[in-house]
Amino acid sequence: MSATCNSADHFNKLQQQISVMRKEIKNLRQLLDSAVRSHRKHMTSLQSALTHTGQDAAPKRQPIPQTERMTQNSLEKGTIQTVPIGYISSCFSAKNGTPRQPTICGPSRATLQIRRSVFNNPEHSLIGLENYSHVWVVFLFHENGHLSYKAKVTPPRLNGQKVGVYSTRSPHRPNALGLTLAKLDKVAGDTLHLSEVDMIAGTPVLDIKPFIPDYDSPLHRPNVDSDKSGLQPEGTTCAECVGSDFVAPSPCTDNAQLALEVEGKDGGHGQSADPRLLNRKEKSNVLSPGDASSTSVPEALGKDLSTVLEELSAFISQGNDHLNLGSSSRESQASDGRKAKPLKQEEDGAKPCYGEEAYSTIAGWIREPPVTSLEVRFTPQAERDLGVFLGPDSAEPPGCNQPRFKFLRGPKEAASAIQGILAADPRSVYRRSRCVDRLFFFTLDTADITCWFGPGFAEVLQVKPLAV
Ligand SMILES: C[S@@+](CC[C@H](N)C(=O)[O-])C[C@H]1O[C@@H](n2cnc3c(N)ncnc32)[C@H](O)[C@@H]1O
Repeated sequence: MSATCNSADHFNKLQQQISVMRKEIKNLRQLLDSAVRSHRKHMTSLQSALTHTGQDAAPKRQPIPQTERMTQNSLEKGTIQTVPIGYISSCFSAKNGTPRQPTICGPSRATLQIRRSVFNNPEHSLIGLENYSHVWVVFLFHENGHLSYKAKVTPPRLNGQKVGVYSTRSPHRPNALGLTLAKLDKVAGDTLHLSEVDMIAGTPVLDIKPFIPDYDSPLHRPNVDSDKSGLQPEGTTCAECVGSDFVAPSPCTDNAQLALEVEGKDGGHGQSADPRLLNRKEKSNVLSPGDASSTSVPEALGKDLSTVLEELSAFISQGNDHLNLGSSSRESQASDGRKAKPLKQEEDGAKPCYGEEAYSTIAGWIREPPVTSLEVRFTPQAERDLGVFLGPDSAEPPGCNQPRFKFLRGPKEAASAIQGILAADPRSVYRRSRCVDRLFFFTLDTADITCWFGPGFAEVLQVKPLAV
């Protein structure tokens, strides 16, 4: 009996000692990691200072202080010292058990207070954010434990199979950066109240950006791959443009064409090509539950409605490690083998949600900005200039005199790109409202473009090959 007690005591003591040693090892690891980190930072700034001494790339009006110059050079080289804007307080204190992706556990809540050391008035930095329902949180996997990373990883849900780290959401990556789409429940002064998070308490946050489906979701992008969109291939003309050598960007633009397809009726060439309007059309068609069956969007996408809804739902609830395995594997995401459900039900059951728009909101000015888009014109000279550019795969021998694009497929794609850039008015507010000089220059691929702005329009005057 007493021998049993003694060995039980001994066992307990040993266990206690092991747990103390484990804690010590953990502390030592953290110390080592932070020493390695600060050594790396130190080396990086030293290196950058050495490499760049006397090599300021950008012309500067005033001499820039040494420290600022070092920062600027580091930025140009892509090596910056990060400054957390705040640290996550969350309901998860350890990595174990923390959801692998935010969608797994809705009530996973967190707060983030913007630090006063970053802004004098941190609450000012959050003004306007309350209009958004979701935010991107860019953070550091500060508890990775070790700084090693490998080109191939084994995501838990792939059960031992290896894939490239960049095809996964693995925390173990060269720059240990995490990206989470969190629900923004409330902004209170300098603090964000979040839910649907997968970050542990103490996580350093580097940045916050509003989630804007119009920019962030491919479902909202009008410019789909031209091969799949049924658009005119480069070098061909649409019926309205026949007779002109130059394929003018408007009214045969990608956006306008797609808008017609999405609407499923002939809207005429006077229809707006504004992607914002297109987005509204998509929204009312795809995402309104009542109208869903009558929409022509599935037709425009070449898919049936249930596939569209399913893909929409799968996109929203991107699974662990977000492996792009295609729709068939997305179906298998549910652990019980059922297909992913297209509808998401809010917790209180009162608000069934049909896709991201139903539960994501954005500031009104994103879709209805106080600045109107511009009409874009090309002078005959500019049309001629652009018309001589060749695409990268042109049959003309590389040595020929004609200028050649490196990225754009040819004059039509370039015209469409120029149209998009200028219609959105690329000028700064200062330039738009104060500058007398209305000429505007920019480069696109291998072309140097000169244009000017008048009331409600932008006109391309000249397109020349970029001087090399
Ligand atoms: C697979 S990662 C995905 C994170 C993010 N959604 C992304 O895609 O970049 C989520 C896991 O990272 C771990 N994690 C969360 N916060 C962390 C932190 N600060 N340091 C290290 N690991 C963390 C947790 O174990 C969590 O399950």
